[in-house]
Amino acid sequence: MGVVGEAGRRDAGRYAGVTALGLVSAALALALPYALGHTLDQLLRGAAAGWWIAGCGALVAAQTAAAAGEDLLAGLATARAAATVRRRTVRHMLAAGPPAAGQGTGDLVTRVVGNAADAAVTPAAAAALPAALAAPVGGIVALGLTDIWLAAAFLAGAPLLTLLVQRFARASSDCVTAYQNAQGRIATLLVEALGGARTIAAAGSEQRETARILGPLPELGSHGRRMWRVQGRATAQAAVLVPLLQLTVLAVGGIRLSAGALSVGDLLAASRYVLLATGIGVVVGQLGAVVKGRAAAARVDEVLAVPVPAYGERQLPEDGAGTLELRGVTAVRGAETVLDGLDLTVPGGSCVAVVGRSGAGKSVLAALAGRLADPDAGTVLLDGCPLPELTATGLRDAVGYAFERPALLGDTVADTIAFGPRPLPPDHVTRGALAAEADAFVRLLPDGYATARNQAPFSGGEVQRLGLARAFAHPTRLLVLDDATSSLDTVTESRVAQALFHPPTPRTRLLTTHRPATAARADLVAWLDSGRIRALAPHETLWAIPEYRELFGGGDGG
Ligand SMILES: Nc1ncnc2c1ncn2[C@@H]1O[C@H](COP(=O)(O)OP(=O)(O)OP(=O)(O)O)[C@@H](O)[C@H]1O
Repeated sequence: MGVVGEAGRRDAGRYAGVTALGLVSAALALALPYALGHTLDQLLRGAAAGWWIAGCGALVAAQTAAAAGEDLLAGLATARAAATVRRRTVRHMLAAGPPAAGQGTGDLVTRVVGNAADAAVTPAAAAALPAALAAPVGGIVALGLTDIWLAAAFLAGAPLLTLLVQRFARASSDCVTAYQNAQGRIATLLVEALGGARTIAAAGSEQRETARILGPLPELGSHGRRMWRVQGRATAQAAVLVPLLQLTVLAVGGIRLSAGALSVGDLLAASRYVLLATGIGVVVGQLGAVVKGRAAAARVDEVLAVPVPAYGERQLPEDGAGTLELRGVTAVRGAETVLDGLDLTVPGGSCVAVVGRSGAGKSVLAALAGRLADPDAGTVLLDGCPLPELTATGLRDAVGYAFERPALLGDTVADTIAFGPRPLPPDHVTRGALAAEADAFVRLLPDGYATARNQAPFSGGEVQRLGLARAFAHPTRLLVLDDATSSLDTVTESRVAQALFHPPTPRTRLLTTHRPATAARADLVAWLDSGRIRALAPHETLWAIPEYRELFGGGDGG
């Protein structure tokens, strides 16, 4: 059962209410023609009809109240379903980790924002369907009860109506799915372009980019037009068919009236029953919502099908030194085996720099070290515990990260630095900022650490320093830095190096770098080559190897 089905089950009471009120409203709508017909006959007969007139008024009021109640309940249940679907999808997306290559951010946003809302309509539309069907079916039965010839006249044309509904559901389902997929592709291209807006402006390629983003537009347009054509054809056919059916029934009714088989009131009632019987528009509308919602729900369920890493129950040993082991680790990205049975032990409390040519797999290794991704084979252990056996908070309390381009999250600058699995005392925040050489520029902001994060423009180096401050502020036993000092000028970097290479409290550090000076400061260098660790030794030792020197452009060794 998809997430929409689950949301529907959780709010079963409300949806049952929608069905019940819908059926009550349909029953009252069916009772009204009889009451009107009978009232007319009474009046024509000159009999007292006061109570009947009052009854008709009461029926109209009750039906209006039931229909309003149905709409209100459906609206409330739909809003709750949309909230549930969005909450679950967002939680799942973030828990699943970084999206795989090819999974566009824009497309994911479309699924959570647009498709979730369309999908959430489905249970209410489905709950309203019995009532939408009850009115036409009841109308036919009532026609039959009034006079069997009236029902026979209607049923002669009914197969055409059924065919119309079936064809509409089938044809619109295909184009709705294709339309939503094309929408997702446009959103992906747009998000990508907004991320690279500076590059686009610098390259002067706004027009070409606009054309690229709107590339799927003709396809979107053609699916959209097909959707409207299907809808329009169904409406037009219904518009011809429905009055024809009404006229046929009324003509038969007229003949039966002149033969004395029907009263004038019966004919009035029949004219309203036939209207209810041909309530195809309502059914088509409800079906349209269900079809669109099902297609949208399928796109939401695809997001939820992405596996989320499972966590265990284990806690790390209290006195662990932070020893990191990668045993026989293989990582496949796309068609490429990036890490191929790699073994590496980072001794507790030491600092190991991972070096290798660009694309060697340093970032992939860094991601595996703190379980931002799981290896395709092999095991990663921290203080002897395989990472998947740790609890989620235990793992995040133990491993900190700093990235080349960190995302700044949280409301204020202090929140950005404190961003983590649990609240962080303010002195930790300032200590982290001091260690990352961020304290001075943060204090120059209008409200210092309390400055709203989105009010403060930061340079690339400042963003990196805030990312480092976050990593330093959290007392994790393992710190993974993925090219996290690449944008710092050399003076700042050598100051930050103090905190990095001589931490006030012992912690294990794994850092990826392209800089020989950084590699030289680490206790050991892990040289990544062809998916494995080619050597694990101090920088000075490795420097004797010409191929190693070539990694750094054959420089002077830092
Ligand atoms: N999600 C992904 N999907 C497909 N391929 C990927 C993915 N992530 C990484 N790769 C590929 O894996 C290889 C290793 O990438 P990685 O980012 O780890 O290299 P790196 O050594 O850190 O490079 P650099 O020094 O340039 O940052 C590259 O060929 C990259 O294209």
